[in-house]
Amino acid sequence: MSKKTFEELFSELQQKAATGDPATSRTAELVQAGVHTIGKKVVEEAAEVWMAAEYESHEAAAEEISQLLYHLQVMMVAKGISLDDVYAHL
Ligand SMILES: N=c1c2ncn([C@@H]3O[C@H](COP(=O)(O)OP(=O)(O)OP(=O)(O)O)[C@@H](O)[C@H]3O)c2ncn1[C@@H]1O[C@H](COP(=O)(O)O)[C@@H](O)[C@H]1O
Repeated sequence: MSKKTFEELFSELQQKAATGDPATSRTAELVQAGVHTIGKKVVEEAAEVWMAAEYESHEAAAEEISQLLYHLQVMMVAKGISLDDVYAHL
């Protein structure tokens, strides 16, 4: 199992968005597709988190949460929203 922090993933995604190839990087592909496509993924993953939390295992819920966090970070990168921009509201 790969392990990285929220901050490490964000740095990686910023790199991928800037220099990644949409043919091989999901992040570059999503950023190129734009906010509308990313927004649909955010909503889809949020629903999957809800369903997994209600009806599936601890592990399945954790995996869906990781996918939601990933897509939220992709949205941040696409919109030029930094970690500090978000942390300012926590
Ligand atoms: N953490 C993630 C991550 N979580 C989720 N996903 C993507 O989200 C998908 C999960 O959503 P779905 O189950 O809906 O997948 P799907 O049905 O194939 O999606 P659609 O094409 O139908 O929209 C996965 O197949 C991945 O494509 C992720 N893609 C990448 N990362 C990490 O992001 C980093 C950069 O990745 P690349 O940009 O691909 O190099 C790496 O560290 C990766 O591990």
